[in-house]
Amino acid sequence: MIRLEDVVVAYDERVILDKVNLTINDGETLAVLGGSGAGKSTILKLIIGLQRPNAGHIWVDDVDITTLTEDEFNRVRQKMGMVFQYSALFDSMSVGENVAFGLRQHTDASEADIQAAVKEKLALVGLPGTEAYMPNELSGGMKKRISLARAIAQNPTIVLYDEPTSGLDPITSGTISRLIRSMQAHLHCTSIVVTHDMESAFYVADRVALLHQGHFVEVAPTEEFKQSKNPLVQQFIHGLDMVTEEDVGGFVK
Ligand SMILES: Nc1ncnc2c1ncn2[C@@H]1O[C@H](COP(=O)(O)OP(=O)(O)OP(=O)(O)O)[C@@H](O)[C@H]1O
Repeated sequence: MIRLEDVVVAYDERVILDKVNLTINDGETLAVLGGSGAGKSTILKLIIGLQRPNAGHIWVDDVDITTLTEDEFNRVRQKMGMVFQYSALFDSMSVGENVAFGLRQHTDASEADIQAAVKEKLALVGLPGTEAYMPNELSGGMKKRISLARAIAQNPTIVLYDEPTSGLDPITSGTISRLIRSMQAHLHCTSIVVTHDMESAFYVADRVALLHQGHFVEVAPTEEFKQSKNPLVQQFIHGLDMVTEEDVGGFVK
């Protein structure tokens, strides 16, 4: 389980997350929606320890990660895999080396075991036999899939996705969304998917959360979320400028 408790992130006077509370249950996929700059990626960075909150606590499986030293955090981080917004593959390494990277850095696995894991993960993302390709030979969708194979190389129990479908055409986006679902089935992991892609969010998520002006203004099972009467949710889903400030007032906590 992952739990954010009264988490604050601020840059100078600018408060991005204002005492945010959120629980992500074991094995569920939560989609986090929100406008540009709402703080969605910040939530992922906090959980994977690329950033520390100004205040509050973040619990990962009963460990308050805000109190850990970098060495202690490295151990918790082994449970996590992250798919970065721009894939973030190492351009000078082959696909196989990219996927093997974490296993080589953080485990004592034998070369044979590493090669077997790389092969298995590439097959899982639908790109078997691509070990020798270089990143610049791949399409955007393939890069995302390799990035996913790298994220799951160490069988994480938590997978974080930052805009997994951004920059992809609708058909490739659909492929990535289906992959996220199938990862869930194969790895039984807890997943957080930060996205602007409503269709993808509704397809992959058990629950959906909307971040607005420093708070989660709605967190609900996907079908309930779609039917929410919260005008901020409806405005976000339909993208229409049809909600007045007055309507919204009661829903901003
Ligand atoms: N190091 C930093 N210094 C100052 N401001 C920052 C820093 N990092 C992030 N921010 C600001 O924090 C806010 C939240 O950023 P974040 O990347 O979490 O937003 P987001 O919801 O993921 O946005 P997008 O959908 O556009 O990627 C943004 O306004 C951003 O400019």
